[in-house]
Amino acid sequence: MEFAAFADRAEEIEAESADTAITEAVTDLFAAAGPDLQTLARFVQGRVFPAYESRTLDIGPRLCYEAIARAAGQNVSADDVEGRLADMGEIGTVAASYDLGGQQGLAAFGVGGGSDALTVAELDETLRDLAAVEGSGSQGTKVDILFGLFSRCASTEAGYLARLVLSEMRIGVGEGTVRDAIAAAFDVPVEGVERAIQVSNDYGMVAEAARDEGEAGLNTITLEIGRPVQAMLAQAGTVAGVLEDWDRAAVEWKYDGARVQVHFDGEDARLFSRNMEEVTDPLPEVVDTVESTLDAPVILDGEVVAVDADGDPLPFQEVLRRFRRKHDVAAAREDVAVRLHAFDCLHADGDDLLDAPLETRHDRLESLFPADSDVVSRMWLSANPDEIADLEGDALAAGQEGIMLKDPTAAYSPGKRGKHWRKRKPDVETLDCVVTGAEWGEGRRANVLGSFELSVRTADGYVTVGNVATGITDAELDDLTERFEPHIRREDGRDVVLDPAVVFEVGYEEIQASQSYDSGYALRFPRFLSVREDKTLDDADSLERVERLAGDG
Ligand SMILES: Nc1ncnc2c1ncn2[C@@H]1O[C@H](COP(=O)(O)OP(=O)(O)OP(=O)(O)O)[C@@H](O)[C@H]1O
Repeated sequence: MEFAAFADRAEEIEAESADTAITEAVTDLFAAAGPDLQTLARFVQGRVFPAYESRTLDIGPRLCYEAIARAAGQNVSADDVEGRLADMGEIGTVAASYDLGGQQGLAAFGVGGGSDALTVAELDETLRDLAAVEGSGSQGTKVDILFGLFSRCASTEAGYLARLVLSEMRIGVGEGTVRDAIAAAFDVPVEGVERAIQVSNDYGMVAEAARDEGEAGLNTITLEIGRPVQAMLAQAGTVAGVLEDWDRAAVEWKYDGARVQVHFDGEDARLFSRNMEEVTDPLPEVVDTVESTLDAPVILDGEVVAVDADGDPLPFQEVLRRFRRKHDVAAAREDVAVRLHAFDCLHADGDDLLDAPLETRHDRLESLFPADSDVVSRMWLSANPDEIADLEGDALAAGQEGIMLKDPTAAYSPGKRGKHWRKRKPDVETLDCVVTGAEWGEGRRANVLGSFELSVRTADGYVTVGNVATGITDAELDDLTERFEPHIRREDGRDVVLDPAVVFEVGYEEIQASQSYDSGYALRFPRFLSVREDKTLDDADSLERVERLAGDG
């Protein structure tokens, strides 16, 4: 296909506003693409290389302006191009506004000229050659190559060429459009296309497999070591919510770091960030850990955390700083060490595990590392909210962000922010409640108060909102018992009525309307955080605030 034909189609697509019409136009383009299918599937999205490749054209705007200026003729400078850009606002319109085609000097650069029309295939090849140019003088060579290309472009072509090289295609074709167009053009299920894209991140390859081998071809696209997979993502969630949905939850610490995908081919490890950028060089200690421990090929998912000299976690910005560090990695490594916490295993020694349940994948992960290794993130299975709250307390005490709650039976869904993974960060809102009652413990703990009634203020007293027993250590219970004993007004069996005297700060998952308490509301999964020594009863929270937090105020 000639690049001019592609440019015309791109212009038509850009003029469309209805999604269905855009998808139809892209479908037609793909159906008629012939040998250019792979390239067109990338060009429509403004890409020369697949999303997973770290290769780029490395053409800055200024370099592009220079090439346009040279193709536009002797009287035009890069500054003039930039000036027009300021007026017109978009580089494609600027490039299209000059008369670039058929300029002098083409022969000198050996890029054809005259009636020799630029094809999509030739453009793709030339841009790949351009990306490979490096070393001293590379910028000049790149301008020469670009100048050669612009010089062969008529107005519309020049516009889309400029947009392509600056990654500013923006003709309204998103990833979903390309997916739907591949499915429609080659009569394959959308889900199959989506899955193949999530696993490979290569739209061109997926389009070709769909056309040449149909659904069966899509199914053969699987993981490949060295080609990052889109990361599975999480929704915000609550313990109550997951225990309603699943028999048991897999609980893991939510590490406060940055996502990393480890690809190890049996000899060398490569690391990719959540955006699929390669971050192997900035993280040599992670590479060392993997290469020195593993012997078979694997793909792992995990989090990299920055730690201080004592091994305590540092804020995640420190990891990002390491990610960006291209030079002086050794010096950066001395300032901030990083540690890998692997929490999933997508491939091990020839076995693709994406469809295996999390529990199985985690077992496989554990089998890869020695039992005493701190690389594997621990996973607990629990259906007990108190136990889960304790795990969250441990995670927070260790300086991490909270916990992840995962469905232990679920497959790994690349690129999906589904219900199978939920993140629970500590409550943003806490309540300061007055303690108005308590309950004696049982058995060995019969002489110690074990649970406390929580109330909030009203105009003429207090109304209850819940009971808290979670998040309090045995030592704290002993102290609290001593503190409350002078305030006991009445006892009835294990139940104790207390004079209001102490304010507890409590966390909770949500506030629900409920007839169980006088306030008409109940805190779900309240957790003791602290005694607010600094607050008097008048400073405690009011029913009005509870109504507001519940969304009724
Ligand atoms: N044990 C763990 N399992 C999964 N993800 C974890 C774990 N520990 C830390 N994480 C991090 O938590 C993130 C999960 O939340 P989400 O999928 O919403 O990503 P996010 O958009 O980067 O959100 P956030 O800002 O909350 O990290 C993962 O991307 C990962 O970086």
